[in-house]
Amino acid sequence: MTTPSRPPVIRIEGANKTFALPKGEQFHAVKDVTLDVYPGDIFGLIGKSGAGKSTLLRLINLLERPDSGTITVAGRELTRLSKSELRDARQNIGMIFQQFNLLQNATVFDNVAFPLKIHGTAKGGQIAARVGECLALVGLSDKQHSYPAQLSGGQKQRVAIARALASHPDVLLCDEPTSALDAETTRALLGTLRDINQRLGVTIVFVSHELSVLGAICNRVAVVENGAIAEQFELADTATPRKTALGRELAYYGTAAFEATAWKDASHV
Ligand SMILES: Nc1ncnc2c1ncn2[C@@H]1O[C@H](COP(=O)(O)OP(=O)(O)OP(=O)(O)O)[C@@H](O)[C@H]1O
Repeated sequence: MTTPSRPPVIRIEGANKTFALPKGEQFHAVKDVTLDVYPGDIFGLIGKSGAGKSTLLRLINLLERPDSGTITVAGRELTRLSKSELRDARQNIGMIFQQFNLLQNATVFDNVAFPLKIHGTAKGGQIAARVGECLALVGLSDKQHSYPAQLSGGQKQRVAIARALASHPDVLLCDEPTSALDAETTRALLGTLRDINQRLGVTIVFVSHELSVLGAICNRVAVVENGAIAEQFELADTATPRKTALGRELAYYGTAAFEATAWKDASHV
């Protein structure tokens, strides 16, 4: 739940991002965005295609560096850090993507171990133990010797989640992680993410254009329009009038009627 009396775990302040287009023109993709995400939130970013959701998400771990403004995660202002300090700070921010982005020629075990080996602080035994924990968390303990090509889409995304969690991050960024999955697999994956949020306290920022996906998992949502935040609200606050069409459409998912049925048959890991 959002706890505004506590400091935010993610603070975006006055962020702008412009892309250079081929003919020398500029495209202003993120416009003066200020946003706080609190510890334990599952925070949704929703908006039409091209609204700027992914760019805004990628600002949080500086995959895209803002032209102006600051990004602070867990008290560290990322926009001030040196390259090596940023590499270190990114250990605290996991990320998963629509297309899974797994190493195809590596086993499930090696995919999950990869960030730990790259960072170089953990020893072989520690790495094996952590990979085992993370695969257990996502229900894939029996797949550690498989290769990505031998897995279903849902299983590949679970490997990506395990890899993202390997370094004990406080924050998990999710960029349309269910868009390539069918409805049943989506539901199970959302159950896993919800479980990770509740059991480990990992704060999640989730980009999607699907109302049903964000409605099922988020406690707080921001609507992105033309690179700016058009409104943000607690999903369960259905009393305060919404300003945007997407905000109004999301209202059903905050109702007790939806909450009563949403997770009834979900097969969580
Ligand atoms: N590297 C880039 N160079 C130029 N323009 C870009 C670049 N990345 C994104 N854009 C533009 O910025 C805008 C926002 O893109 P972004 O991917 O953030 O939108 P989105 O809301 O996530 O859309 P979608 O739901 O379709 O993924 C789009 O118009 C896109 O074309």
